[in-house]
Amino acid sequence: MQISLTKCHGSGNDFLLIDEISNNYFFTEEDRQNLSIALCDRQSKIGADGILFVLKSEKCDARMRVFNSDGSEASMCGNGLRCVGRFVCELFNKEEIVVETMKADLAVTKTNPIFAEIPTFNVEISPVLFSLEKLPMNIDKNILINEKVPEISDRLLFSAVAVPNPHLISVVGIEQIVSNEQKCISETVNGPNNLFPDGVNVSFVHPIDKGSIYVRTFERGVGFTNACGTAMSASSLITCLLELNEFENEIEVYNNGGKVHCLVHKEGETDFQIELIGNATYLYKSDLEIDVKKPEDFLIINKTEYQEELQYKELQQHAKEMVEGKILLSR
Ligand SMILES: N[C@@H](CCC[C@H](N)C(=O)O)C(=O)O
Repeated sequence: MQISLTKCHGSGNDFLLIDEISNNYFFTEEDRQNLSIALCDRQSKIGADGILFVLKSEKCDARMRVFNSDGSEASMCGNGLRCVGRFVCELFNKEEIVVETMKADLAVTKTNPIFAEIPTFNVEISPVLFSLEKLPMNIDKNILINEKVPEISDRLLFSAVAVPNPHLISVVGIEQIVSNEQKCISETVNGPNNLFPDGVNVSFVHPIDKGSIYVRTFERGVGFTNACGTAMSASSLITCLLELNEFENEIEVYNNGGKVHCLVHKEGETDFQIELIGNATYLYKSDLEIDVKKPEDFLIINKTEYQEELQYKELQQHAKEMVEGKILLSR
């Protein structure tokens, strides 16, 4: 069969977007899983952090399903939702839409460019859940906010939150950012283990100054990525709870792929909602000849590049200089 895809990224977190609104592909669950493993493989001619399947929805403008590069399905993807949001807005000629995801219907709005003329979208990150039972995280506590978890580190403090995919967050110094600690912890909690039976996205957060943080994430089902949208949203929330940042004030979140803005709203004592604002950049579109039962043997029939990456690289350079400058000053 032939499959058309759009390679896109949000903060360098890259995806293959497959449009099942305009095309009838009729994938089985096994096909989706196998396509994700084969096409996201960085050794193949494509490679990506995940696949975004865009489907018709009965109640919203569209439905998004996100599969990690290891073939597992995630309940949410913040950077991916901006890309899907752009795609659906352009498909239906709208500036505001609602996208059905696994656990919530989320608003997406086209907004002012984050830098130069870069297509920028604001996505709702919700619900925000602290219950460890639901995450799931198996320790003898109901919630975890800035506490030690001796099973994984005797020094670091961790917070756990689902938005609604699961995140484990530690606010750290620059020594931890450059050390091997995050990789070791992430591999432990994403391998066979009792603490996180479904795995967890692990972020190390370094406060730069009030209103700006740096976040690096090891993603469940992928490994280290340039950025993880839900992780940056969850990390912004945790820094507000720890009074390192402020609710209702936009936070600049730097990452290895660029930067986004997050705005955390406190709607009740334990009730929060987050806005994630950042780029949705198209790299190329392509048609593939593929046998879904043997997807690793796919052939690229054609490939048309978009001319958006050059401008994105300028944002990336600006973000890199800001982070390096600020971190050097703080040392
Ligand atoms: N990169 C995404 C999150 C993708 C899913 C995650 N790896 C999981 O398994 O929960 C984002 O931008 O939020």
